Amino acid sequence: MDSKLKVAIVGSTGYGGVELIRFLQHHPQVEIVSVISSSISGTPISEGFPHLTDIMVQDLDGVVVEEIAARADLVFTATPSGVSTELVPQLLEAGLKVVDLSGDFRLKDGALYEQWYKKPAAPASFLEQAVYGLAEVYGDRAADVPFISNPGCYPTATLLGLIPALKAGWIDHRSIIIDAKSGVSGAGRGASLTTHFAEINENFKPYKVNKHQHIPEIEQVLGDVAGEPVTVTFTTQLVPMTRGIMSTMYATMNGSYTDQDLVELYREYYKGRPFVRVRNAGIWPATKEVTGSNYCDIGFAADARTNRVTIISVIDNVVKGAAGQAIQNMNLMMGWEENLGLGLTPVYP
Ligand SMILES: NC(=O)C1=CN([C@@H]2O[C@H](COP(=O)(O)OP(=O)(O)OC[C@H]3O[C@@H](n4cnc5c(N)ncnc54)[C@H](OP(=O)(O)O)[C@@H]3O)[C@@H](O)[C@H]2O)C=CC1
Ligand SMILES: CC(=O)N[C@@H](CCC(=O)OP(=O)(O)O)C(=O)O
Repeated sequence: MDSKLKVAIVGSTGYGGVELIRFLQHHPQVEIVSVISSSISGTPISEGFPHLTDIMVQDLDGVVVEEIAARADLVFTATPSGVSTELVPQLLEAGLKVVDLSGDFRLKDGALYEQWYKKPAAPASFLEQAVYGLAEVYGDRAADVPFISNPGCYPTATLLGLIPALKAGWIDHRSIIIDAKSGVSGAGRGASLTTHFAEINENFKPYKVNKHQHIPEIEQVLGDVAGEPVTVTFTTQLVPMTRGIMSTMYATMNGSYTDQDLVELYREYYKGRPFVRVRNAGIWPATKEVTGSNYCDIGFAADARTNRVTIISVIDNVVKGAAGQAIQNMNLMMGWEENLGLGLTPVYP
């Protein structure tokens, strides 16, 4: 009898879904039993995505919860916000485990979701049930739970960069400014005026400044860590590259800390976590150094002159910001090694 976990992917034709397939095809404990699309039916996945060869299940079927439940144990929902709100409760009620990649279950307060996402929130009981899957911080809550809400891409890079210093009381939570940049794949696969070639090539565009839907997610977690409400200034910018997020964070220090102090603090905090790499003092990370991998690389510049610290954090938005972190969360849910199926070195150059 096959003891592998049977997984299905909804939203399999999006960037997050396709990246899930790429990794899961090589996961030793997983069998992909269904890749599901709302728009394409009966087409082999390799027809639309020829880079995915030898996929075990090729049929794309409609989103029918009963059929998914008959075949799978766990579902990744790589679906747009609003879609997961409706779909995830049905999957959970059918007895499936779920890792949701959308923003629909990250905020505990439904009213806050409605304010920032401009969509109806999921029922409070499901918001409550969702475990926020920032593995390096809340990983101990993931074991055996049926439902994980995967963090947003910008929050992943930003929170991993800020939490150790905030938790240690080394930075003033009232002083945090975040300057974040993303490659275009962060906007998903659908064509749009903002992301088409002539608009973004050789361009560098701010968008949703102070209005981004990831602001309440970042503030929710920082508030949890600080033990009191935190607000941040958050600027998002689109960069003409395919993958990658760089979050550059500035905060006032509560003491005279050096780069080396920060390196030691962060290495201690992330001890035993395979995907956070804290750079030696003065070696700042670049997006290309994590491309295609589940790593988050972090570097520092503590400035004694201004008493502020600059923290630089990079991830691949499609991997650590989405599919890779979702698989990391599945591993934790199942009690497996955190890095199972994810041990890839970044692609370089
Ligand atoms: N791209 C990124 O870097 C990140 C994305 N996310 C989040 O992950 C989710 C997926 O993102 P991404 O892959 O980029 O998005 P895409 O737009 O690339 O793909 C989303 C997929 O969802 C499917 N879909 C659309 N409508 C429905 C529906 N009504 N029912 C079922 N499926 C539907 C579509 O596939 P089909 O038409 O075949 O059904 C589509 O391919 C989103 O919530 C996004 O916000 C989170 C972090 C990072
Ligand atoms: C470059 C780009 O457009 N990125 C998207 C990321 C959105 C996302 O992933 O949405 P949720 O996490 O809220 O589901 C954005 O800034 O809106």
